[in-house]
Amino acid sequence: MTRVKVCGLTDAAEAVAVAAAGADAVGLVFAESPRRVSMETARGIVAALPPFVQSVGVFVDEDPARVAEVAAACGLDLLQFHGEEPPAYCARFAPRAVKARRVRSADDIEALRPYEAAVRAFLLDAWAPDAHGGTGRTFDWALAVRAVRELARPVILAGGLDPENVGRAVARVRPWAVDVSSGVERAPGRKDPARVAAFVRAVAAAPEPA
Ligand SMILES: O=C(O)c1ccccc1N[C@@H]1O[C@H](COP(=O)(O)O)[C@@H](O)[C@H]1O
Repeated sequence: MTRVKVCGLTDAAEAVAVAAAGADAVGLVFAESPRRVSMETARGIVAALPPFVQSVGVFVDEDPARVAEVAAACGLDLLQFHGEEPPAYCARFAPRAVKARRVRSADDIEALRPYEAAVRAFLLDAWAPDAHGGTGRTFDWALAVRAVRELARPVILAGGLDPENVGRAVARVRPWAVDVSSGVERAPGRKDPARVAAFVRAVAAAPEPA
């Protein structure tokens, strides 16, 4: 069964609704973004989540001391590093580190190998010139197929997923999990409950491997 992370929550009631719709994890963005949350808001969201729904902090090239402070204060389960953080940086946060990479070519998949011992999972997102994430752009899923086959850690597929395309993405890539932000929004940082429910349904309905 493919897991679902919904990223970019900014409101505790919406996070609870997203969990009730079937999400396995919610993402809280601490980087520059229209979805950025304060530590206080994040703490409230984490405290409101039901058990067994994980909280994931999203950081971009943040000072590691600040990451440690935020993770402890908010009780984050996993830490998603969405910038140029090197393997040694991620290793400091084992076993909670997830390394995100914005993918343009096969070189981006190869570039993840040195992280294998340091991270719990890889997250593949689309590359964009003007933003680190949350862009709604897809990338060549053939590269994600290769990552699933070749990397020694679970792969989380992200980048431009929505209720309309996620079934095809899951059937083709067979990732450990999928991650969505803008594809289930009514406005940046505000999730549309109907689109979140449709996304979760589409993942569950994706054809299993023969
Ligand atoms: O969501 C953001 O604003 C964001 C900002 C900085 C780094 C990562 C961010 N989100 C991540 O972007 C991907 C893809 O988002 P989308 O579904 O294409 O809108 C997702 O993994 C979020 O974790």
